[in-house]
Amino acid sequence: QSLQRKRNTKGHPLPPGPPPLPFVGNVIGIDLDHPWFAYSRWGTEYGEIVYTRLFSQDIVIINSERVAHDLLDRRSHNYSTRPPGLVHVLDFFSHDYSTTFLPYSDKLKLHRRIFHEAFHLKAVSSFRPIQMRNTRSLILNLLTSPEVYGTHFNVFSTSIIMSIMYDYAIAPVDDPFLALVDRSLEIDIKLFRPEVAAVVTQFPILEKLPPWLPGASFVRDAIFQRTLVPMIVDMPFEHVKTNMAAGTAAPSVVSDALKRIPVKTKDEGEAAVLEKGIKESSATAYAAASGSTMSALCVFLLAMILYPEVQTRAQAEIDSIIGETLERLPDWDDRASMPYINAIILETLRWFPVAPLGVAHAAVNDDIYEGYYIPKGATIIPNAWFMARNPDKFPNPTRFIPERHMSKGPSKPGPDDISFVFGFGRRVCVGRHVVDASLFAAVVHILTVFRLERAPGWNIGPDAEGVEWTGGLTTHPVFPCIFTPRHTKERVSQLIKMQS
Ligand code: HEM
Repeated sequence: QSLQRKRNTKGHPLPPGPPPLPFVGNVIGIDLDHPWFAYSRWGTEYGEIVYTRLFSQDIVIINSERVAHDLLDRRSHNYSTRPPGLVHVLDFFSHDYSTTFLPYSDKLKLHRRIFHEAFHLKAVSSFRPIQMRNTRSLILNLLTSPEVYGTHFNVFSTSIIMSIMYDYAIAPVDDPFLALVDRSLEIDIKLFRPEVAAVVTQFPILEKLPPWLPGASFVRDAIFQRTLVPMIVDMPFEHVKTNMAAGTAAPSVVSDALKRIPVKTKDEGEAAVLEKGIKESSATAYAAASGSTMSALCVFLLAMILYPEVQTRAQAEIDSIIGETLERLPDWDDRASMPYINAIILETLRWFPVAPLGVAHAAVNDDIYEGYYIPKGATIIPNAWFMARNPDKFPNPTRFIPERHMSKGPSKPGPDDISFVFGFGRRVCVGRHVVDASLFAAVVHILTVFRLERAPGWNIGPDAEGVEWTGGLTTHPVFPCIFTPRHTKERVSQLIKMQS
C-alpha cells in the first residue's frame, strides 16, 4: 500500500505480492540461485500475477499460462523487449551480440529471421545426420566411461550445434574450443538473470571495483568474458569463411546464410549488416543450445532412475520395434511407432523445466491488466516452473507421468501443450524443433542400450525432493547414475559401423 501511495499508478493497484522491505525490496527471503522456489511460494499465496520489487526494480511474476498468453502473446507489442538492467549487464560483459538478450529492435528481427530460415519445422530435418552421428558417439562414450555422463551430454549437445551452425567438429577429448565455451557459459548462466541485474543496477559500484579486490568477482568475470568473446564469436565464423574461400566448406547454417547474401542484396552496407547478423546469431545459438539440451538429458536420466516402471514400459516399446536381441539401432522412422518415447520427452520437458523462469521480458509502456497497474520498464518473469505444477492441467504435478501426454493419439511430435517451457510471443525459443529431434535421438538410444539404475544408498523419492540442482538461468539435477548395458559394446559398435 505504501508503495502505491508514493507512485502514480493511475488509480490502479499494483498486482498483489509480498510486503516489500525498505530499500532492499524483496531480496531477502529469496534463494537467489534458485529464485523459482520463492516465486512459486508467492504464486500459491498471491495468485497468477505477483508484483515484487528487487531493490528499485519492479518485477512482475507471471504464474499461469493464461496470463502469460494474455500479456506476452496477445500484447506482444508491449512485452517483447528485455529488461534494460539485464541488457546493461550484457553490455558490460561485451555480450551485446547475443540474440537472447537483445532489446526488441531491427537487429533482433534480423537475428530471428536468420534463425527462422534455418530452424523452422521443415528445415530442421536436414540436421538429422548430424544428430544421429553425435548420438552414436554419445552411446560409445557412455559405454566407455559412464561415470562422467555429464561430460558426454555436454559434448553431445555442443557438438551437434557446432556442426549444425559451422560444420565444426569438436574433438572427442579436451577440445580447446569447447573448454573456452564451457567457461564462458558457466559465467553466462550464473550472471545473466534479472536478479543479478537488479543488484548491479542498485550498486553500480560493482562494475567499478578494481578486479584484484576480494569480492570483485563480477568485474573479473566480465574482464575474462570480454577476452573470450572475440574467440567465441569470431573463431568458428572465420573457420567457415576460410573453408568457403578454399572451396572446402561443407553445408552449414552459416555457410548457407552467407551464400544467400548476394541474392538478397547488392548493397555493400546492407550486406555487411547481414553478415554481422549471421555471425552474432550463430554465436548465440550454441550458448542457447548446449546448456539447455544437456540439462534436459539430465532430467530425463533422473526420471528413469526414479521411475523404473516407466523405463521398463519404454524399453518394451523399443524392443517391440527393433527386436529384443538388438537387430538394429533405432532410427528416425521409428518415431511414429514410439508414442511412449515421445510422451517421455514431453514429460521430461514439463517435469522440471530447465529454464525454470524462461528469459525475462520487460514492459515497454505502462499497462493495465485485469485492473492491475504494470509499470513501464517492469521486468516480467514467466514462471514456467510453477506453470508446470498447475494441478488442474497436470494432476499430481510433481510426479513423472508420461501417460498424461498420450491422450492426443500416437506420435504427435513436438512440444505441444508444454510449449510454455519454450517461452512466449515474439521471443519464443527458436531452437525448439532442433532440440526435439536431438532429445528423441538421445533418449531412444540410451534406453535401447542401457538400463539406468540408482546408485546404492541414494535414497530419493519420486518427487525428486532433496536432489541438488545447479543454480542460474538454466538448471539441472546433479546425481549419480548407474548405466548397465543391455547389449554388449561389441554388438553396439558393430551396428553403429553398419548403420553409419
Ligand atoms: C530443452 C531445450 C531448450 C529450452 C527449454 C529452451 C527454452 C527457451 C526459452 C524459455 C527461451 C526464452 C523465450 C522467451 O523469451 O519467452 C529461449 C530463447 C531462445 N532459445 Fe531456446 N530452449 C532450448 C533449446 C534451444 C536450442 C537447441 C536452441 C538453438 C538451436 C535455442 C535457441 C534459442 C534462442 C536463440 C533464444 C532467444 C530468442 C529471443 O530472444 O528472441 N534454444 N529458449
